[in-house]
Amino acid sequence: MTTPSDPPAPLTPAQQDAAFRPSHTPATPWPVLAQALAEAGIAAHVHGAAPADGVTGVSLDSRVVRPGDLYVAVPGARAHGAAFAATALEAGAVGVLTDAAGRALLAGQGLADVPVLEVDAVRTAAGTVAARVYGGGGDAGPRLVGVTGTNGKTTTSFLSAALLEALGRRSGIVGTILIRAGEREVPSTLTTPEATQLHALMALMREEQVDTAVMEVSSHAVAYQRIAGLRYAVAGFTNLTQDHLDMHGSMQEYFAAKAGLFDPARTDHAVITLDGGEGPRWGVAMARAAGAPVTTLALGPAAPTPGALAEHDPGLRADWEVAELAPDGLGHRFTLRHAATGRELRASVGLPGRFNVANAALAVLLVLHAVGEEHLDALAAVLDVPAGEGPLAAAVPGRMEVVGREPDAVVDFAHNPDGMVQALRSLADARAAAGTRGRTLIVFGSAGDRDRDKRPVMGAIAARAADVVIVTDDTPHSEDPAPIRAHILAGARAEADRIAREEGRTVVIEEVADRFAAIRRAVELAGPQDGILLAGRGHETTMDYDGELVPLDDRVALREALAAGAAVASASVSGPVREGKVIES
Ligand SMILES: CC(=O)N[C@H]1[C@@H](OP(=O)(O)OP(=O)(O)OC[C@H]2O[C@@H](n3ccc(=O)[nH]c3=O)[C@H](O)[C@@H]2O)O[C@H](CO)[C@@H](O)[C@@H]1O[C@H](C)C(=O)N[C@@H](C)C(=O)N[C@H](CCC(=O)O)C(=O)O
Ligand SMILES: Nc1ncnc2c1ncn2[C@@H]1O[C@H](COP(=O)(O)OP(=O)(O)OP(=O)(O)O)[C@@H](O)[C@H]1O
Repeated sequence: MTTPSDPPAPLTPAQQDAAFRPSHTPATPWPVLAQALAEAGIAAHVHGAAPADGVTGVSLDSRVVRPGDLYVAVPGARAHGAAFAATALEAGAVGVLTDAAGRALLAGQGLADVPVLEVDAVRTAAGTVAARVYGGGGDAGPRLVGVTGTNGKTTTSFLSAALLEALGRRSGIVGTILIRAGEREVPSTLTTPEATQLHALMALMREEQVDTAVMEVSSHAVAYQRIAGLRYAVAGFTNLTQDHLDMHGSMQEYFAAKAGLFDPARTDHAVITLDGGEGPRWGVAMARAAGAPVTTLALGPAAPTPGALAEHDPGLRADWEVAELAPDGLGHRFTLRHAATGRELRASVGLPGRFNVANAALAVLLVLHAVGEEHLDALAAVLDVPAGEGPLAAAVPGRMEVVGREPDAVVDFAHNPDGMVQALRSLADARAAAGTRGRTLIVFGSAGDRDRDKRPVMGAIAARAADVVIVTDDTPHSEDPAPIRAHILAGARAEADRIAREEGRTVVIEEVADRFAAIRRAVELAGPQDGILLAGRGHETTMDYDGELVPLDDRVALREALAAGAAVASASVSGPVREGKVIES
């Protein structure tokens, strides 16, 4: 596959795990770990002699173990972690936390004498033990803000962290794009790391004197107990739409996993967006399901379907609502009104798309609850700024990131049906507001080894909203990419046929397997009045072809294709020159 200039090589899992750890962890005596489990109500059987020097770290993968670690051997979908215990012990692990099946596996490898803490639910116990080893849990800090929902977690987290900084708080971020502890940054592989790593990170954040950390909490993180042993001062919900059904089976189960974050045992306060996503159904249900005290947010004119909340439940009054909305630069100006007091917060968000008003409004309320309502005036002051200024002007890498004009060229992380609808709509809205009329071209694929049902749905959405649909590879992981493209194309073609029949509009559909070639093809087809949306990969810099990592950063590739396209156009066109403007990052 052809590629543009190579991005830096990703960190190995061991390098990344090491980057999460604090510089110093005092040794925790073995009996203290058993005691911590008992205090958390987790029954543990202690086997073997206690390791003499105690435990100085915890890891859930044999490949990242460091000397002095407790190795946590969990039963996995593909293997039991205990099968890798010998490697972990060779790397310096001093004991193993596992279940009965894991202990039997250890015995089968001649490792029956190894110090073992045996529990029933290993992932839950891992959080408790890691909290104790890294000196965390309870009020140890930093203050935690959680964000969950299908779409908008990263954006809401970045905006929340920017707001915290504007209020003079030293912030941290844990999420899909990066992990940041004060000034220290590490690229992420998972949206929410494992419990063992999260507790190490909390210790690192304490070392870095982070006051408040904002953490994206994926449904996987709740289901796999990655957040065990953490406590959130406040947690927010963006929306729920189709995704990850491969893992959760049904929307109801997906909802239940997300709802787990709002358990009062985990979270002190919940902020729930009622009318995000495809309508109020899941937001209203989440506000009812949350056990923690709830503040509700109604998006009003910023909702994907304004008015749907009132239709859904005419008697429902949200605590806060977006009361006014107006275009402001590429983004929007909005007013957030508190129903009980009439207090208003005026704000301007720089990111295009009404859904980014939803993300910004949620970020404001999360930060308000994190810092305390006594800071409302200070918050109001940092929010009320001219367009393009202030904390909510912050760009988020690969989220509606504008990389070129004439043609408008936008890279977005949309990789599920609702994300695509929102991204296409906001591109159209922003272009309409700017008075630009032209065609919409979309380039996208779908990741392998992930929810398959969404593929034809995304194909149909693209055909409905775009004039030119170029289906290409996303990261295929272990799947053959050709059938993935075929699945998307089936949805796109069926919808294009319907559109031709019923509306007389022609949608051009092309298949270009190589993503870089597909990007160049879109640039070749686009005129200066057109808009290109390159969806699905956002900030990602590599594609995984069955274990082979191929470098490709959509933002770099699109900029390079635009620059090359402009050069070709200048050389070959007489008369008005087609001159694409590339926006540097
Ligand atoms: C589907 C999923 O989430 N799987 C998670 C699950 O894997 P698994 O049950 O298949 O584990 P396994 O391969 O059977 O291995 C069992 C155990 O042996 C260990 N092992 C394995 C091999 C070895 O050599 N040594 C070793 O120690 C593994 O670390 C694991 O602890 O348990 C592993 C250990 O906890 C996770 O790393 C793994 O996440 C994988 C990497 C993953 O890609 N997860 C994605 C889907 C994910 O979590 N995504 C969400 C966000 C998605 C979104 O919102 O878009 C996220 O939070 O990132
Ligand atoms: N509030 C929202 N409602 C609907 N779509 C959104 C919203 N916010 C962002 N999106 C769309 O979803 C994409 C991903 O946004 P973002 O990274 O903020 O979400 P996320 O929840 O972190 O996603 P992921 O869990 O997949 O990393 C964006 O590029 C945009 O297309």
